[in-house]
Amino acid sequence: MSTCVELNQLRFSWPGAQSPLLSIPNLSLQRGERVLLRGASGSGKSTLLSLIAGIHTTGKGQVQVLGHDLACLTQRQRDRLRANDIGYIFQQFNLLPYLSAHANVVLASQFSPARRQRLGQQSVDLAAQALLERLGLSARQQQQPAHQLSVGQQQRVAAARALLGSPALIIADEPTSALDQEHRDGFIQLLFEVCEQQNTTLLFVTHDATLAPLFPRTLELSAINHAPSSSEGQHV
Ligand SMILES: Nc1ncnc2c1ncn2[C@@H]1O[C@H](COP(=O)(O)OP(=O)(O)OP(=O)(O)O)[C@@H](O)[C@H]1O
Repeated sequence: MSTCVELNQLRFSWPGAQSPLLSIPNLSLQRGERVLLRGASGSGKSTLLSLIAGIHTTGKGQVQVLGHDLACLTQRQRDRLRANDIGYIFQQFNLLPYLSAHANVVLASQFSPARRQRLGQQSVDLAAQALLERLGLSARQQQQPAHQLSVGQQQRVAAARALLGSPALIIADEPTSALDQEHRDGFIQLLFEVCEQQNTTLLFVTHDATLAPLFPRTLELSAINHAPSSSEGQHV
């Protein structure tokens, strides 16, 4: 197994904060691992995900993703790494509201030659259609503007966008919060299937304690974060 994400002596504070939000001596995620990250509201889960995705950078310590030390990359190189190799399912989906569900999914690959290449012979259009179908969106729903879809449907579109073109790492920030149990289980099953096929690492944040048994590894942020304020949050 090779390493997908490696953190060493990571320390992060938001500007103006009195004390660091995150202080993580070491954390490794292997290629193909499925990891659930749990923690209190406001404990820094989304912040940690954004550091791993290179959306924010830390002055202290090391964040390595697929062998790249993010601090040694330019903003542009980090953007390219994210576009090619990281599928990010945001809490608020970040869909373009007036584009169709299908167009939102296809858009991800337009900024990433690597994703298009990994699709091989399969056309981007058909791959997007197949993923959306597997996530339970009908042909008609796929053509509807994103803002006309239900919150749960939008969440599934955001997942299809992240998965298209098989990135090495999927970061999912509360991706099932708007799904009912049937869609939630189908969604996680699909996520696992796709990750297994592609040896993709999955880092999945949730408040839903019932999901923990599905994952081979669960991380409690309070257990890996040594920042002084990390035990203050209230567990949910
Ligand atoms: N852009 C920002 N600028 C300044 N402070 C921020 C910023 N984003 C988050 N924070 C602060 O960092 C702390 C952790 O926030 P974060 O969103 O990482 O927590 P979380 O564990 O993901 O919470 P939740 O489970 O409620 O989504 C909070 O106190 C928050 O106010």
